[in-house]
Amino acid sequence: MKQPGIFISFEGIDGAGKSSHIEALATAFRAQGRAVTLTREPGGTPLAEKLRALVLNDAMDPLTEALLVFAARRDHLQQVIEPALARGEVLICDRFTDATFAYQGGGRGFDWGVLSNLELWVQSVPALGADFIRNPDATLWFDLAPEVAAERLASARVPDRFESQPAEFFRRVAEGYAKRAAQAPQRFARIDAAVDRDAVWQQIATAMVQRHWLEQA
Ligand SMILES: Nc1ncnc2c1ncn2[C@@H]1O[C@H](COP(=O)(O)OP(=O)(O)OP(=O)(O)O)[C@@H](O)[C@H]1O
Ligand SMILES: Cc1cn([C@H]2C[C@H](O)[C@@H](COP(=O)(O)O)O2)c(=O)[nH]c1=O
Repeated sequence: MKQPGIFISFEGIDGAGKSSHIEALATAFRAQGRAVTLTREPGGTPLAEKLRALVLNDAMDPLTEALLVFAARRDHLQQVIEPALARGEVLICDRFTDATFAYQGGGRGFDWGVLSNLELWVQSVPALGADFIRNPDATLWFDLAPEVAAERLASARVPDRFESQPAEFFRRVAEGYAKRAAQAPQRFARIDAAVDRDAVWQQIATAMVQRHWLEQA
């Protein structure tokens, strides 16, 4: 019998260490016989990847930025996310709507209520019920002090439009994540990202085992 799909998102400020663990989580699910789709936001479809390039590189006002990430999300949901979940796969997404609340809402100071309305418009799936709004089943929130994340990134790569923001911006982004986590405590698993990679992985594995999605930590 087909298993239900599972939607897992990874979140956190730039440089918190998400990317280092996404592939490992996919490998753990595949080892237990699950088909896995790995994807990211903004992006994940040809159209959404074009919008990603604009959002990461071109100057724009916060409303334009919010509309572009939600436009990319709509295409991503329709082309990739809903079909993968309907096939019963594990869908692992590097960022989703919590990033919009954290970066555009927290970081840029854009109106939280407008973002909430866009979330309802863009993520509704009428085929699954009149009130059904797609969101992850679990969100692994990598929580790390902005100064530590900046130190890690400094030696890693050339910064994009977000990564080059000052620590104060990332403090607001982190507050945005904390606010979203407080609004959906069952969905969020807070990962202490300040510890070494093995200890971070143990926290991820524990969160998956607690939800009965993986058999062992
Ligand atoms: N637990 C850790 N301890 C020390 N350094 C780490 C740890 N995890 C990742 N790093 C390093 O920190 C840097 C940023 O990690 P990574 O690219 O995984 O972060 P990220 O959250 O995916 O960032 P972004 O969202 O900007 O893509 C990399 O150089 C990585 O090797
Ligand atoms: C989904 C989403 C992302 N962002 C920002 C956050 C990051 O700085 C970049 C994506 O880069 P990454 O290396 O792939 O993490 O985009 C955003 O501002 N709003 C969003 O909704």
